[in-house]
Amino acid sequence: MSIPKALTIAGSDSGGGAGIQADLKTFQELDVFGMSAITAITIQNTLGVENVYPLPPEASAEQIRAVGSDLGVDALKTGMLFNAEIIKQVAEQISIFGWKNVVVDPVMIAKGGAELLLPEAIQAMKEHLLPLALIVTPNIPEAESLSGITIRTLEDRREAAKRIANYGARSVVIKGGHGQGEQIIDLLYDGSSFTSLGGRRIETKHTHGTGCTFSAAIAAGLAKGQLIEQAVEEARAFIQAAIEDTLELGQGHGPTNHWAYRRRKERF
Ligand SMILES: Nc1ncnc2c1ncn2[C@@H]1O[C@H](COP(=O)(O)OP(=O)(O)OP(=O)(O)O)[C@@H](O)[C@H]1O
Ligand SMILES: Cc1ncc(CO)c(N)n1
Repeated sequence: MSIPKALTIAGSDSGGGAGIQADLKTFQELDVFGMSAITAITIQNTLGVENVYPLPPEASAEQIRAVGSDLGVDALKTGMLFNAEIIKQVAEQISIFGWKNVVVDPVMIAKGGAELLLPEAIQAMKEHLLPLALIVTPNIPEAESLSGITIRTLEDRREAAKRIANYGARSVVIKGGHGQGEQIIDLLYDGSSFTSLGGRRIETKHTHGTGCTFSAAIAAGLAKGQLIEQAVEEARAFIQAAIEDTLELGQGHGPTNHWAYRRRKERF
């Protein structure tokens, strides 16, 4: 039996709720062997990001090369990449290996306002990384920044998704966590049609790392051979359970519950 393998290229969150740590927990819970390339170390807990130490860009490239040349990668996701040089090195490695199951989570700003991507690196993301993406998963502010349009209505979201796809991403999900209303809509655009994936908006402050967990779950699905829509649907179910079965950890915005999805499935 061959074991599905997924790689996360992202920043470390010492608090364990987002970044590399959230990604590896998600891979594990979805029965995928997880590997990592760390781009930066954040000093972080549920109260926020205290400091960021980016690693030299070559460190990202070397980690990717080490795992790619030995273990192999069925799918990967990118998260916090911090600067343009890291983006370029990561994109170069993805191109060299010719990986196609690429999920780009264009992480820009943490919930408390800390910069996880320097503003001058947004152009590098559009130019070098989006063309390699099978799917890109911006939240609403990230979609505004990538598309250049202000998003108020569902129609604006559709227009933003089309513009982001124009950079070369095969499909786009604009996540609805930052929207309004009782229902959350994650809008999937596959290059020709739109699918709205919904769920009940849960009233909670414990949503640290939701975006990381969601994109990692998509990568896990792709690693197991799922099609894009199926992987996005399962990722939504995973994050919905992880937010609903809250852990109430920390004094600020706590992490989500990575055990919840498997535990629910085992119960039924
Ligand atoms: N309160 C909520 N209730 C239900 N689902 C939610 C809630 N908040 C976020 N989600 C879901 O979590 C996923 C991530 O969405 P969100 O827009 O919060 O991403 P993000 O802003 O990138 O997250 P992060 O906090 O990691 O930066 C989406 O699938 C979204 O629908
Ligand atoms: C390392 C890291 N990546 C991503 C996010 C966004 O949730 C975060 N807070 N920290």
